[in-house]
Amino acid sequence: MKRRTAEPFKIKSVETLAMLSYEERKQSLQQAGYNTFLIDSKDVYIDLLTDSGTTAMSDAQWGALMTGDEAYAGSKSWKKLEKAVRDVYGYQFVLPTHQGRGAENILSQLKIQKGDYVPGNMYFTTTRAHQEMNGATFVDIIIDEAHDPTIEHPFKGNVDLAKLQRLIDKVGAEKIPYVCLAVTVNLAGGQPVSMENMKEVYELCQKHDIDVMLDATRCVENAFFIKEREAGQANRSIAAILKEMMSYSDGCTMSGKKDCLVNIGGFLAMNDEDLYIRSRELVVVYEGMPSYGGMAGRDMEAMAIGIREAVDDHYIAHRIGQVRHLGQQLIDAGIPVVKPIGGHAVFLDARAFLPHLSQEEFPAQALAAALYLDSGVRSMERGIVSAGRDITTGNHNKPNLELVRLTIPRRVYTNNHMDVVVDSIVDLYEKRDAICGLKMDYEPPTLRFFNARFSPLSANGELISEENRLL
Ligand SMILES: Cc1ncc(COP(=O)(O)O)c(C=O)c1O
Ligand SMILES: N[C@@H](Cc1ccc(O)cc1)C(=O)O
Repeated sequence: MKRRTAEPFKIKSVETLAMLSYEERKQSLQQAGYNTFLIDSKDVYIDLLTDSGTTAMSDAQWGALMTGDEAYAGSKSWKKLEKAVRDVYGYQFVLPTHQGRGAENILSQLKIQKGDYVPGNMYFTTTRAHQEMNGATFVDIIIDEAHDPTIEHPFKGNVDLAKLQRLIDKVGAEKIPYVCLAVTVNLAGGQPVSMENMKEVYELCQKHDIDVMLDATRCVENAFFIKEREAGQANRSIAAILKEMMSYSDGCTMSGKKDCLVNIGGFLAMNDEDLYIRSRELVVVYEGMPSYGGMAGRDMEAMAIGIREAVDDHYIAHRIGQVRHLGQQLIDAGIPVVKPIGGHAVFLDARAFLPHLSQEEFPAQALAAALYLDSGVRSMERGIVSAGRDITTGNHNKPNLELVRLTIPRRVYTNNHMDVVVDSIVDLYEKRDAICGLKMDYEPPTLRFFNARFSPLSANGELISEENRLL
């Protein structure tokens, strides 16, 4: 018999969950314009919208809040955070930011010139927005397998080195200020990059004098996959793997709201002193003093501890194990999901789930809305709506991946919650033909998915026909 494992923590404080009726959920969904971003959290039962800032902090982190040094300049709490980043990630220079996109803003402004190209292993919404706002064109250099949800590949986040080389040959290395390498790759399904690939990308870039800047947001999850899947890594600690990973880069942007186990915060780190000095000049414009950068002293205390807690081998094994607990049950029930199951989320393949809808009928948006209606589980569209429009033609970008993301907050839900999610999705799958598409009634010009509004395309305005009402 395979011995079972449990959460490597016990629960000290609880939060009551909202359990609305079908009619109440229907009303809430209508008010939100069928966009799960616009649903009030008081109306959500299990919130799988994001793993960002939704972490449960440990007792050590809560305790440290009281010790936060709120000095405007030279905070002791900042020194602790700076030391944690240096110790765990290995970069020399660190600047705090209010969250990841604060770091992306500064990096993009300093490194990008109009007409540049920024290659990356698949785009991320905020990262690409900053690159484009500074005049760069994003170029996708991820391996082709990443765009196919059915292909099993251990490191689906890897860079295709031939694609990178082709770009260098075509536009010239001087037009490429840096490669943006995400570990793991959020929009590919939380897929990791191998150590070997990271090293090869770094060597190729060094040859051409191009920097490698990591999007390190979920780097600890990436380290776990390397330990599990890459030859020669099984007996190393997560901390050692992580440090080696970061050594194949010149710096990183970090959204601390994920793998630093906190509710807010981020940083920009690098080894180049000149870039550090110029970044510090911009931090004071956009974020605050270089000794707090948009964070309270107490937040920096919590993050300094979270950075160290995240590299605990038991913590990360449970974290990935819980995502798999959800994913494997869906696979066993024949539900189409992105394979293999990634680090922070399970992604439903909405094209395969709702094959009767065209991509212009926003299948992933409709499926996320239907899931909320069925059970109060909140997920997120990651398809044509998230991909936005092409900046030159103005047409919808049409990604191959039309997905619904079930994102698991860290240390928040038990596996029983995951089982409830499975039941709802399995029920929905049986009634999938009854789910109709959506039309977009309001479209914001940038990052449209956050605030866009929709309505059902059915004649009677129902998302799921009443005779198929689920609960
Ligand atoms: C991969 C990735 N990069 C960057 C960011 C930006 O971070 P933040 O939300 O902290 O601004 C996020 C989340 O938004 C992310 O998932
Ligand atoms: N980074 C967070 C929050 C976020 C969500 C969607 C975005 O497109 C941008 C940011 C996440 O991936 O969940």
